[in-house]
Amino acid sequence: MTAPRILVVDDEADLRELLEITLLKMGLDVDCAASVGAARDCLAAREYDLVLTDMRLPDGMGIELVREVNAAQRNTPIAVITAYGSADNAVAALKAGAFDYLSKPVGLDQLRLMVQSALRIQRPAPDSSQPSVQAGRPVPRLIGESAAMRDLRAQIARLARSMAPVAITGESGSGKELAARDIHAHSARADKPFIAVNCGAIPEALMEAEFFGYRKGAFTGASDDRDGFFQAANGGTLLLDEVADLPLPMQVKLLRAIQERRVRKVGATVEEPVDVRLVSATHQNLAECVEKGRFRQDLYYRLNVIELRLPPLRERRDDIGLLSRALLDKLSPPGQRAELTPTAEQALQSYSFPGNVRELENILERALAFAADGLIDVPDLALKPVAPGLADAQPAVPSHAPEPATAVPVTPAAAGPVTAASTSPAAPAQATAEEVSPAATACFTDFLDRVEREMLAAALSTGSREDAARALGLTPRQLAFRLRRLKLAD
Ligand SMILES: Nc1ncnc2c1ncn2[C@@H]1O[C@H](COP(=O)(O)OP(=O)(O)OP(=O)(O)O)[C@@H](O)[C@H]1O
Repeated sequence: MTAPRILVVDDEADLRELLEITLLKMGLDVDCAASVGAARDCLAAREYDLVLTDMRLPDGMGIELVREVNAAQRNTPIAVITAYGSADNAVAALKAGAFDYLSKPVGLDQLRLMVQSALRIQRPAPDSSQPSVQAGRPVPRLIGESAAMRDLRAQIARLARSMAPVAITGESGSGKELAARDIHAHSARADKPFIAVNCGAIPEALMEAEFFGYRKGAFTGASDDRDGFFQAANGGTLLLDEVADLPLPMQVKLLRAIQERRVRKVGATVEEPVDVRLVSATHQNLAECVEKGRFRQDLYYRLNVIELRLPPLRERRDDIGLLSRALLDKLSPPGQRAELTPTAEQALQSYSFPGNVRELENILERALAFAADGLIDVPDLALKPVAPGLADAQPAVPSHAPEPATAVPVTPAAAGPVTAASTSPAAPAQATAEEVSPAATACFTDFLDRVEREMLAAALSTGSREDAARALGLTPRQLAFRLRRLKLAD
């Protein structure tokens, strides 16, 4: 088997030699070029597994090579070497399609990590039509065949190949974490860890230790050395979820870790190199947070190299049917099938989903509990009345369909004693909005909220959030969502 071949492009003879020797020692074949022109000749003559180019060259800029390699749709990762402190160049190169960058003075341990991860890219990319597997479990895929979702998947496949930080934006519940997992699953890092951190959930005093780890004796209670999120994600991907919630002092430390690609454990004297791809996510407008002084501009600039926007569910209604079927398959007990009546599907199509896919998941989960024989009808969905501000988001209701989102007429018998005003259990399953007053609808959802609130409070009174989630059969995220929805989060 032939060794991977690397092209080193640098006009500084000393640095070129240092890079060449290091790469040869790694068992790689190396060609060298001292200018953009010479590099073009090499690239025309053969295929390379990696190109490593200096930014400033006598006859042009390394970024020109980045653009040419990408425009030629070659499968070659290309990394740039930037002058010390020129973050702008590094970000520009990543935006132009560079796989990664190294800052001068080039640290040899970082060079080795970068080369190893570039060479992993040359392995066949995971087949995007097949579910990928992490830690023995299939990674849930982003479901949807709307134009927006196809476009999103194509973007993910493209950006998964690089190391450039990705900032995912989108409303709560729109699938940001799932998209981050997809990026990881399609990258050359797929067999390394994916670590998701909810930045809003870590007490400020513990943040540094949680992110960077600590040494034994660093503080009271530090009885052993411990790794932080960066070390745990080494070689893989670190998702900074709700990144806007990071306190300013931690933002400074994070920026430094990103720039240096090194972290220092609390209580340690030396830094250690880390090879982590960063993905951040937030439902807040980060640019606005920068304007208000709540988020550092330099960190924003570093994290926001590639932006990925998750469209809200109401902008891709074509996906609702497919998503509902997939979610029902996931939520139904093994061996049992559940489905929506055509009118129930129509009602979902017309609903505005302020809570996006997570809300659809919750609606279906609750509906399953109420539905007879797994057949979910409009009343089982208990859709909320449309808030006045959201009215515009509702599409026109097809004339053949019953009034959808506001038509929540029937109380399932299982829901227990509801006040007479709410409705009658004997009401026909496909009652229309004319038959049920808005007051009855509001009363019904108020009742369900009250029951949910009481159950949550009871579960939380006995222990931690984790215990409460377990007792209620929810994931911690689902519990957090429900607490937020009912304004019980504090
Ligand atoms: N396209 C999709 N296909 C299948 N499931 C999805 C899709 N989008 C979201 N989900 C599901 O919806 C739920 C919420 O998704 P996720 O946690 O990724 O959203 P989020 O945007 O990160 O939310 P938050 O901002 O509240 O953290 C998860 O259970 C996820 O599996």
